[in-house]
Amino acid sequence: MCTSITLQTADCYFGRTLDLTCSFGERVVITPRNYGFRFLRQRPLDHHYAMIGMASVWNNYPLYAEAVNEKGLYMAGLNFPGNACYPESSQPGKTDVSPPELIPWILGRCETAAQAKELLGRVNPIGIPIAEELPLSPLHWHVADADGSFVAEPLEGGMRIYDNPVGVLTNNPTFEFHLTNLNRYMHLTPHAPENRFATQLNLNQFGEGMGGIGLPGDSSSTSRFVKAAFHKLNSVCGDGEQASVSQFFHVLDAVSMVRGSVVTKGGEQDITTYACCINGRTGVYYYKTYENSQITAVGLFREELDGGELREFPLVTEQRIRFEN
Ligand SMILES: C[C@H](CCC(=O)NCCS(=O)(=O)O)[C@H]1CC[C@H]2[C@@H]3[C@H](O)C[C@@H]4C[C@H](O)CC[C@]4(C)[C@H]3C[C@H](O)[C@]12C
Repeated sequence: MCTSITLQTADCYFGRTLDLTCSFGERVVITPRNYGFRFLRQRPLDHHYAMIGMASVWNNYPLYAEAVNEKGLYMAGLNFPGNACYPESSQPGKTDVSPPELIPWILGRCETAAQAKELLGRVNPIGIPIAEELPLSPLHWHVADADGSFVAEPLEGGMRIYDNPVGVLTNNPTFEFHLTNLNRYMHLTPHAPENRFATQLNLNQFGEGMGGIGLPGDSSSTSRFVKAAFHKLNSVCGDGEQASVSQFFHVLDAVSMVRGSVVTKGGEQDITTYACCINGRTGVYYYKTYENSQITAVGLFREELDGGELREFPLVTEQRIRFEN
């Protein structure tokens, strides 16, 4: 399971939790402007916007789970099993891009979410893996910049694009379901609830937080969507970068998975392997891992971006505890 959110404070922040039973060889990867991207069906992209994100590197190719480019455009792939539909053949008037190529293909050439929306609307997410040993993952995508976000879902019948007024994406079912489902929770409030149960009864709040009773607490995709939306949309944040980054991780912590609380059919433990927060303006990628709750950061603009070689930062996974005596 995964949850992707945006959060606007003085700057705009993007990020996600990545929930999985194991690592996918992820590390923070910076792709500089002159790294040559190759695509199955499209012309090479030798010069493009630089990007930073979490990826596994296969044959010197960055397979991004999510990334932000130097213009502050964000894109994340989230599991969408059973719904993601990747046609095996070309579609008239559409551009064939294999799903693992989509993040570089979009972030390499688009400056804004509006441009990305236009391009993604014309993509045929062709169901051909970029290599035999890399089976396709069923995904849908959350794309955002400082002006807003949208969701791209590869459904039967083609790529569907939805504006995302909530700024949250999780997993199944479709985005339209999650939006409709929010109507069920419109009575929730961060404030003290009033007695609307029965006027004949003298009902009173006996503790803080009771306006939110009914907010789902489980780790299912539909529940995480509601919980992340409630926390994000009612979020109050102090001034400055540190306050924003802390607040962002607090929202993600509310939908993080604790080892043992979700066991897959195969008997494996699903956990939040990492959570990240990216400042779209400064290109700083902050992350925590399941084992290491201290925030680690990598800055896009701290690297030479006119080169052609990937820059990889293996994750810092060791817990760092600061003793005070
Ligand atoms: C498993 C990840 C999504 C996590 C998620 O959404 N879990 C939800 C589970 S559930 O629905 O609620 O059950 C996805 C997100 C991005 C994916 C990766 C990226 O697509 C990049 C490559 C693509 C290759 O085809 C496969 C490896 C891979 C490196 C992918 C591995 C894996 O499928 C990732 C890491």
